[in-house]
Amino acid sequence: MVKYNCLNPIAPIGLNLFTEKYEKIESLESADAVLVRSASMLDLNLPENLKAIARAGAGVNNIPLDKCAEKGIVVFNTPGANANGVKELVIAGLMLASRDIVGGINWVQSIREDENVAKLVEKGKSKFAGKEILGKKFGVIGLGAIGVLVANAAKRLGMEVYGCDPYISVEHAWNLSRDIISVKTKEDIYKECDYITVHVPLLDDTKKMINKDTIAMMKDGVVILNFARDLLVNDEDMEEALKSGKVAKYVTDFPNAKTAGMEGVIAIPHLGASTEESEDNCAVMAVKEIKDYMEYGIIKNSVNYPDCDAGVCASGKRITINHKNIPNMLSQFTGTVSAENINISNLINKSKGDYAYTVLDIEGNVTDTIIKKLNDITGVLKVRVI
Ligand SMILES: NC(=O)c1ccc[n+]([C@@H]2O[C@H](COP(=O)([O-])OP(=O)(O)OC[C@H]3O[C@@H](n4cnc5c(N)ncnc54)[C@H](O)[C@@H]3O)[C@@H](O)[C@H]2O)c1
Ligand SMILES: O=C(O)[C@H](O)COP(=O)(O)O
Repeated sequence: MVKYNCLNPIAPIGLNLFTEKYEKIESLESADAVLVRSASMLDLNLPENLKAIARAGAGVNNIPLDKCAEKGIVVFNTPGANANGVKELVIAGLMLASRDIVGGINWVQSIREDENVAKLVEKGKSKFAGKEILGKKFGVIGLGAIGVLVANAAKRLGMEVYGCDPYISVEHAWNLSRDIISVKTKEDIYKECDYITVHVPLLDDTKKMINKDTIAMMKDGVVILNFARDLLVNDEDMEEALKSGKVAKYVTDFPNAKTAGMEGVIAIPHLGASTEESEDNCAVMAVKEIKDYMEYGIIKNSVNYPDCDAGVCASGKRITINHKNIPNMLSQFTGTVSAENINISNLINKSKGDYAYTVLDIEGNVTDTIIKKLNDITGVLKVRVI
């Protein structure tokens, strides 16, 4: 029986894919697998038994990736599964920043009991007027699953769209409209655009990328949209820029103690992926990833181990080994199995950074001796028999 624990609610359409071989448990302690959305796992004790974590979503900054890799725990995410949900909200954010729609709606509520409400509306509406986005320059930083959809949608709305992503994947480049102006550096976007949106992961080199220096390069009255992570922006610098009018509006899907009540901020309660469709897509992809890994040792969409697909095991006995990416591992694995006079019918080894993964299909019984010897090899992090 494979035990799984959900640290956040996961859509039933995904969980229903688990067969009778899987059991949902309420605690992490004895879990083989974990499904999570944004709950922080950074300070959790990870049980020895834990083999896989699937993030039903994109961002994995709530998961200790290195600590997991070091314990042989494979972490998956669900690339692109919620991208359309985010794209639609970014477009809404663009509109909310262009006229004071939120302020206007709140004002109508404040005068709704007045029998002259219709007249008052016509008299007072100019306070909430704004600009149109047609023909404005729109910069997209990060052209991944979300950035590409956002850039293409903004283009279709009549904006002049600039995109920047030094690491763009071939797949995303194919999906990007040819009408998007590709720029080499973020500085080009900062200097050129009326609206700037960021769609990069939170990493050491993206943290606080929007700060007083980068804001200083921007046009007066720029609008900044952040549907990626709050820590991409230096909040103190943003507050100053909003006060001075340098930044006209900051739209964020990640309000925090500093920005939630800040003047000039349009704060949305992290709704980017909160649509039925995105939640379903993420849940289905996450559960399939867990099942493929638990049942066949297949790794797809991992963020800390290499992707590896050895297909279905024809010989009936499969050993999977999560290990350090260091010399001489394969010869020790094959030597250990051959010493028991067992034939290896299939072998795959893949690596990603400091970590690697090996699948051995063998023709014979997996004895306790083999497993112990494999576990004793320096650099081996987890051994499983499927
Ligand atoms: N608001 C939400 O609900 C929501 C939903 C999904 C994702 N997100 C956030 O959005 C981020 C992006 O999501 P995605 O699905 O598009 O991910 P993705 O991995 O498909 O795209 C990220 C892109 O950023 C690029 N990139 C990385 N570092 C960069 C840099 N320094 N400069 C420019 N580009 C850089 C990568 O090359 C990649 O193309 C996630 O990491 C997550 O933090 C938020
Ligand atoms: O990175 C993500 O996928 C988003 O931030 C969505 O997070 P959520 O699953 O908690 O809505």
